[in-house]
Amino acid sequence: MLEIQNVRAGYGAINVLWDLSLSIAPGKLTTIIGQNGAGKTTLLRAMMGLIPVSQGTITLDGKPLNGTPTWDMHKVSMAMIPEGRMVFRDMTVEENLMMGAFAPQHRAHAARNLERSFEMFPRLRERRRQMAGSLSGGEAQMLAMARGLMSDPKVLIIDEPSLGLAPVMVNELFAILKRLKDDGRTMILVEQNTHRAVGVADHVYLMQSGKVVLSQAASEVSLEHLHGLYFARESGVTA
Ligand SMILES: Nc1ncnc2c1ncn2[C@@H]1O[C@H](COP(=O)(O)OP(=O)(O)OP(=O)(O)O)[C@@H](O)[C@H]1O
Repeated sequence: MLEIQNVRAGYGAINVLWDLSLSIAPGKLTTIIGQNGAGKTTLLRAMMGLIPVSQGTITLDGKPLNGTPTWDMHKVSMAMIPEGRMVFRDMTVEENLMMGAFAPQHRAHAARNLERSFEMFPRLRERRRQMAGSLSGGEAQMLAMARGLMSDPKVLIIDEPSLGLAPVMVNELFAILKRLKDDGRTMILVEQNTHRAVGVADHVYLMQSGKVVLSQAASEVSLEHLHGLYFARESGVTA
């Protein structure tokens, strides 16, 4: 569905991704894990057109995405929930959600998608008139997720959603990811919480120094082997 082939990308003169290839299957949850600085967020930025790709191709259903500006990604049905649960603090929960359906083609379904969000995240319904800036960290993450779903994207990209959440909220978050996966949503999940990410995923990629060093079905992943690779600092180590 989403194919990344031989991609190089980075920031100006600094290259971060080195000839990176990976494949995202439709209706599956693919997790990308790796240590701090491995290039996970950079990869997501390249997918979303936030940074240019200097080599290689990114295609969605066979059509090239390279050069598609970030503000047009909703037209190809890609949405990203960035790290840091960015919400509009001075807007209510409901207004934040409606911002997720700003594009004309999504407005028609906004009421239905709002109701679906409230059904999936009941806590947001209770707090629909509350200012987003006064939500707890966990609630703000739920709001960021729900807003990402308001456009009903074909591909949902989620960057480190469990970061800084209390264990009970992490459980809730992974239950929601599981539910979205069971509904057939195509998702790309970047996570530091390896154990939980592998537990919910269909496919696992491990990145190191801007390269993929392991690509495996989640059901076949040995956590011991994964952790061995995860903590190997040598860039020459591969699965
Ligand atoms: N805006 C930027 N300008 C220059 N270098 C950057 C920029 N953003 C990230 N980098 C560098 O790119 C490399 C990869 O960073 P990236 O954020 O993609 O890693 P990551 O795997 O997502 O790490 P983390 O898990 O800590 O978020 C790092 O060396 C980082 O310092």
